[in-house]
Amino acid sequence: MASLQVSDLSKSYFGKVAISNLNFSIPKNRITGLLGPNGAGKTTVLRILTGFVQPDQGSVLLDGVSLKKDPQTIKQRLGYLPESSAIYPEMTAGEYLDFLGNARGMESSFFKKRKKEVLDICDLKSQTFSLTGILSKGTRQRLALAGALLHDPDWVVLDEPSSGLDPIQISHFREIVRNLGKDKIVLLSTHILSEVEETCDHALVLHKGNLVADLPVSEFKRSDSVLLSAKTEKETLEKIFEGKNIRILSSEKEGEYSKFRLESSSLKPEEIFEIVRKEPFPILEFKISQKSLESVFQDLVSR
Ligand SMILES: Nc1ncnc2c1ncn2[C@@H]1O[C@H](COP(=O)(O)OP(=O)(O)OP(=O)(O)O)[C@@H](O)[C@H]1O
Repeated sequence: MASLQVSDLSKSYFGKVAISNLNFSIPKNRITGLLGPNGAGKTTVLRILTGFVQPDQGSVLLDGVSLKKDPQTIKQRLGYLPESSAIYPEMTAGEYLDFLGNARGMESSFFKKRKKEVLDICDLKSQTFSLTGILSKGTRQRLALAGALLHDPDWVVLDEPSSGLDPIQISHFREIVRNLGKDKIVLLSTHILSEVEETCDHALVLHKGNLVADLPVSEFKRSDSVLLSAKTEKETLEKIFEGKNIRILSSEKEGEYSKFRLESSSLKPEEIFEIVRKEPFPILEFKISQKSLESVFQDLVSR
């Protein structure tokens, strides 16, 4: 199975560390998110992986082929979608792909086959003859992706692919990326946690140039809390919850009622509900409240 192996990768700019001793591997058939706040080192990693920047130290191997020793082979196998792509507005979508195919010196029958395939993969068939200048931002982004896939790369690097797209365009684009992940190595860089949660299978989390987490997205600590609004006091609830592993994270008086935020590492929300509903006090509201994305990220970087 194709895989990308990164070992001891470091890079400093003018003595300032951008990334430090990164070690990770990315197997095929998996969409990996490279997640981190601004300045975490994501762009530096992408620039190194795509051969635009030389690392100070470390190696990148694609199926055992070294980027340093054989950059040309690796670049031929790479499809890169930068954060913003130059697409000439006076060309049609089809002409744009013709232009790229020519510029890359692609063999004619292979190009024709691939052009059809990428228009299909990126859901652009109906736009082939549309001028790119009149296309929506989401469609232009799919065209840029089609261009990045034209030479049939087996690994694909996407830099902040949803930036500037509206929610419908984002969900359309994500569907295409998820399909790509079925048979390619996909690395998607973003500072948006929900993007990783919704698109990726695995996350590499960067913080200040260090890899602070390398884990399946399903392991993001997203334990949900529960909001309870009831006509009772905090002290009463504390007594009810004694020995039951339910924490009262906050309580706030609202007229006759109080709003409590509850959390349990062992009980499900419905089990907490079973406990409180047996009590005599009236309950106005009981609902699950997802942990904020920011606090999930903080959990990851503070591990
Ligand atoms: N060409 C450069 N010259 C000097 N410093 C740089 C250069 N490129 C990046 N840096 C520094 O390296 C660190 C990592 O930057 P990098 O752009 O890789 O992070 P990032 O996670 O991609 O951030 P962003 O999301 O803001 O692009 C930052 O402190 C940045 O200021």
